[in-house]
Amino acid sequence: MRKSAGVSRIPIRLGRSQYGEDVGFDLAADAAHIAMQGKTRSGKSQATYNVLAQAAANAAVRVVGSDPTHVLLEPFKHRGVSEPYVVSGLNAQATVDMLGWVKRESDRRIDQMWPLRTDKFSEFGASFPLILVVLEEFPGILEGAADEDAALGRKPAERLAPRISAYVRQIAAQSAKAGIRLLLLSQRAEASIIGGNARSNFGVKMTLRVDEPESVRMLHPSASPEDCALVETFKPGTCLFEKPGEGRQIMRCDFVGEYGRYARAIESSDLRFLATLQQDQAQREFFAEEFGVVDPS
Ligand SMILES: Nc1ncnc2c1ncn2[C@@H]1O[C@H](COP(=O)(O)OP(=O)(O)OP(=O)(O)O)[C@@H](O)[C@H]1O
Repeated sequence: MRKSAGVSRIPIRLGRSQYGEDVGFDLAADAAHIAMQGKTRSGKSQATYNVLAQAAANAAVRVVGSDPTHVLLEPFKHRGVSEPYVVSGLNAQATVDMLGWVKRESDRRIDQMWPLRTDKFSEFGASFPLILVVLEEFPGILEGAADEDAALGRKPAERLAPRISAYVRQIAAQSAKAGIRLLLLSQRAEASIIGGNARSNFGVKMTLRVDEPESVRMLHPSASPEDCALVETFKPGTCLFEKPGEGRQIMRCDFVGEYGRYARAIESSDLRFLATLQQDQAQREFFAEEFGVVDPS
């Protein structure tokens, strides 16, 4: 496996703490999956646009995922370098295919760890990108798949909802060291969505306003009753935030503006991608192989 001289830091700025300090995390260095919860109008879209616009602008990050809303990931389908593993709308089979590809890529990378005498990948570039797997409204993805399984009378072995859950559990447990990160979004975290073991693999945790103390404790097990009561009163954009090695804090997410701005940011970040493609033959081959749109010669 070829590895480009890549970046080992992919900082994502989220906003400011209640003490005015910059708050964010590092997609590469923190090596953590990300869970974000928040009910409607809590500011979850703004927070997500912010994360994805920064990720998209970095040629060392490849964004894939499943988006039943047709909104969040739509710009990734319409960029110059279109991403085939972005699933738009409720499409259980396409979601299984996307997660299956992520799992195979993870396995392929893990197989390379011993030959390279490494226990994790921490440097990324266009020819060896960090893969960010976005699961928008993950409970809705699972429910949609379960409804389809029931409507089509699928036998247990053929059901897609359990396969989606299993892939997400496996990727959560195994793939961070392979340079793969999950960004799991939901209105509220529930035990039925991600079980306890898988949940412990999510190191970056963001809770915007939710009304149920159980949901707060689901992501922040040590939250006090006072913390939970406070979360219920959060204004849009205010968030309980945790990341590896740092305690819980209250922060205010950056406001990035209306959807059109976000969509244009993703589209124009293609210029960065295309510029990188000009620079490196290995990158050209990677994109030719993956997307079939660039002449590898
Ligand atoms: N960080 C922020 N700072 C200030 N205001 C914010 C912030 N985030 C969101 N808002 C305000 O809250 C409104 C709702 O935000 P947003 O659309 O992100 O919420 P949401 O949780 O995704 O809601 P929905 O599920 O309805 O889309 C925004 O239009 C804006 O007015």
